Order: sequence, then C-alpha cells, then structure tokens
Amino acid sequence: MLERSLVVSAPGKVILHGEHAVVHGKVALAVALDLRTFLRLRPGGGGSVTVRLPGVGVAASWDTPRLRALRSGFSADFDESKSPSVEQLDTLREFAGITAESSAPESLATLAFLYMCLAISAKYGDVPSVDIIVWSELPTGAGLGSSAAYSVCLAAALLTACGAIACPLAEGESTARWTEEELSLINSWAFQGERVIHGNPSGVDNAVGTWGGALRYQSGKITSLKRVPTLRILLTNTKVPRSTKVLVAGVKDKILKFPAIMNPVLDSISAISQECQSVLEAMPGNPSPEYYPVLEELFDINQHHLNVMGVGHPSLDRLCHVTASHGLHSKLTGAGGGGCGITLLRPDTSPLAVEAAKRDLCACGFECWETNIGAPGVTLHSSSSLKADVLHALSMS
Ligand SMILES: Nc1ncnc2c1ncn2[C@@H]1O[C@H](COP(=O)(O)OP(=O)(O)OP(=O)(O)O)[C@@H](O)[C@H]1O
Ligand SMILES: C[C@@](O)(CCO)CC(=O)[O-]
Ligand SMILES: [Mg+2]
Repeated sequence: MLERSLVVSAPGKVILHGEHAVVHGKVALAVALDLRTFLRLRPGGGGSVTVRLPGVGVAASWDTPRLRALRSGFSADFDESKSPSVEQLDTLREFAGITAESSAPESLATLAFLYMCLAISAKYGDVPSVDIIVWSELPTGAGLGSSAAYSVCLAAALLTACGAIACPLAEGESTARWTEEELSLINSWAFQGERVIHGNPSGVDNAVGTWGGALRYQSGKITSLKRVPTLRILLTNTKVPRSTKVLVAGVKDKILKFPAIMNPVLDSISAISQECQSVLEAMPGNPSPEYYPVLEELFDINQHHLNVMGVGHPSLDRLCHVTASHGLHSKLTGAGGGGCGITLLRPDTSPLAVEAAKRDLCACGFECWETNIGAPGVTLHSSSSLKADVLHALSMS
C-alpha cells in the first residue's frame, strides 16, 4: 500500500472529427488539450475513504469496513475487461443514496468513484484508506472530455495506491509517466469509469486522456498521428448544459429507426476523419494557408452531418453563423447538444479578425479562448512542480 501522497493529472480532449460515429466503429481523430484535471491522493490513517469533488459539489466519506462489506456482497469478479453490471451499479446507487434515474453530475461522479475504488481494490488488494481531492481546469459536461480526464486520474491514482502499477516519480523529478503496459492498464480501468458515466462510450476520450498527443481511434485501435502541424484552434463554450449519455443514446435510437439513412452518414464521417488525417500528415510543421480550404470544408460537412444525427443545438448554429461572418469555419466537438464548438484559425487569419470573432461570440454569452493541442497524457507530479492555482485548489498551498 502506498505510503506517500501523490498528484496525478490527465488532459481533456478535442475531437476534430468522428464524434458519435466512433461509438459505432468509425474512425475518430482527437487531440489532447492543455486543460487538465488534477487529483491528489493522500494515504489516510483513519480507516476511511474520503473524496472531495468540488467541481460537482461532492464531499463524502465512507468507512473502509463498510466498503469491504459492500464489495464482498458482489458475486461477480471485478476486472478491467468487464463492464460494470446493472446489479453492481444498482447496489452502489442504493449504498450512496442515489436514485436510479439520476444522471446529475454529482451522482455519476460518486458512482464512478465507488465503482472504480471497489473494483480496483478487489482485484489488486484491500480497500485503501485514502483521502482524495479532484480539481479540474476543464468545464464539466461541455464536450472536452471532463469525464474521461476524471476517470483516467482515478484509475492512475487508485492503481498506484493499490500497488498494481509503480509510482515512477524519482526524488528530485518534477513529472513522470508510466510504462506503455501500465498506461494500457490505466486506460482499461478508465474506460470502465467512462462506462459508468456514459453508458456506452467508444473509449476515444480515455485513450486521449491516457496517451495525450494526437490520436486516430477506431474500435479500440489507437494510433498516434505520424505528424501533427501546429493548428490554431479557437474553443467556444456555449455554456448550454447537456449529457453525453443522453446524446449517445439518442443517436443510437436514430440509427435503429432509420438504418439505411443514418449508416451512410456514419460512413461519410469516417471518410472525413480519414481525409483529415491525410491532410494533417501531409502538412509541414508550420503550414502555409494552402492546406486550409480542405480542412475548413471538412469542418462544414461534418457539422451538417452532426445536425442530421440530431446532436446539434441552436447555440451551436449561432456559433457557426457568427464565426462564418468573420470568414471562419466551426463545428461542434464532443457529444454536442450544446457544450463546445471548435473554430479553425488559419495562419493568415488576422489577429483583428480573431478578436472581432471572439467579441461577437462573447456577446452571445459564450466563453472562448485559443488553445494549444497535443498535450501530454496522464502524468504524475511532484508538488513543487505544480502551479500556485493547482496547489491551492488541491489544498496544498
Ligand atoms: N472535475 C470533476 N470532478 C468530478 N466529476 C467530474 C468532473 N468532471 C467531470 N465529471 C463527471 O463527468 C460528467 C460529465 O461527463 P460528460 O461525458 O457528460 O461530459 P464531458 O466528458 O465533459 O463531455 P464529452 O463526453 O462530450 O467530451 C459529470 O456529470 C461528472 O459526473
Ligand atoms: C460522443 C462521443 O463520440 C464523444 C464524446 O466526447 C462519445 C464517445 O465516443 O464515447
Ligand atoms: Mg465525457
């Protein structure tokens, strides 16, 4: 059992192309964002598991003997390759006082925590007596993979606390990462966390949270993009709340209702991802404007497809309309239904045009900022390497 405190972080993500289609086996392209979720785990002496999730208003504590008793009540084994069963989740809901219908952020976050804590400790040892706090730079439920960053942090911290993976941070180092094999284990458990939160995730978000960088993802097959040019992307949060779980379920219903109509749309999205990958891999590091018309057209086509699939929203239409009036092209990112959109900025887009677009987007009540993409995946940190705001949020300053 771990004797020292640890801090882990995982990035959010932006899906360039392939959201929703990827749930149905099609190709997605996704990149890690420079906004991260941080988790501090401290070994607790008091025989309890304490969790604080200020982003979703959770502060809870359970005695380890109660958790042990709860865990031993499950007949099925826990494993990183097994989905949480309906019976397990019902039992955990009842234990935590969560109603069956609740998809409130705090309910899903608590349920994912309990499932991962019990499942990981059942497979690798005893329920650890720990004190956990999670804080995020990511907006929750806005399409930037906050659920995956949370699940990846939980998996990495709990696996380390149970001794299933090493604690690779050497004395004097500011950050460290795990081996490929350990990252695969983190990713598999994070996927189970995503299953608790999403219902039927594709796994793309937790893969980006685990490995970072820029990935192509299809049916569990993860490939790093050979080369990613410096892309300037404007991210806009419409602040319209939505649930990935509900949107993913809605798309499934539409496909079942109109298979002959929807399947070609999914195939077309997959082709867009592949075309985009070819263009990105052909672009030099600092690309000239000639590559952009194709990338822009792919954004436009995909945005229409996503509307056809029923995951658009008037706020996203507005976002696209406002940026188009400045000659810029946008699409939703993540599950849609509100949340965030991305706008491609060309190397020759003038700073004045970007400022004007931002001003008009803010006037709609949206929040927008320029991002850097291709951030590192799940990372272990020494406390001395953390920025003051992170230290403060994790109650370490
Ligand atoms: N900082 C956090 N602390 C605890 N739970 C979190 C945190 N961030 C996200 N979550 C959990 O993830 C859920 C949001 O996940 P959801 O998949 O709906 O949105 P997202 O991951 O932000 O967007 P997308 O899946 O489209 O990328 C919240 O309801 C909550 O349960
Ligand atoms: C909508 C979706 O494709 C992406 C959410 O970020 C769901 C998933 O892939 O699990
Ligand atoms: Mg999510």
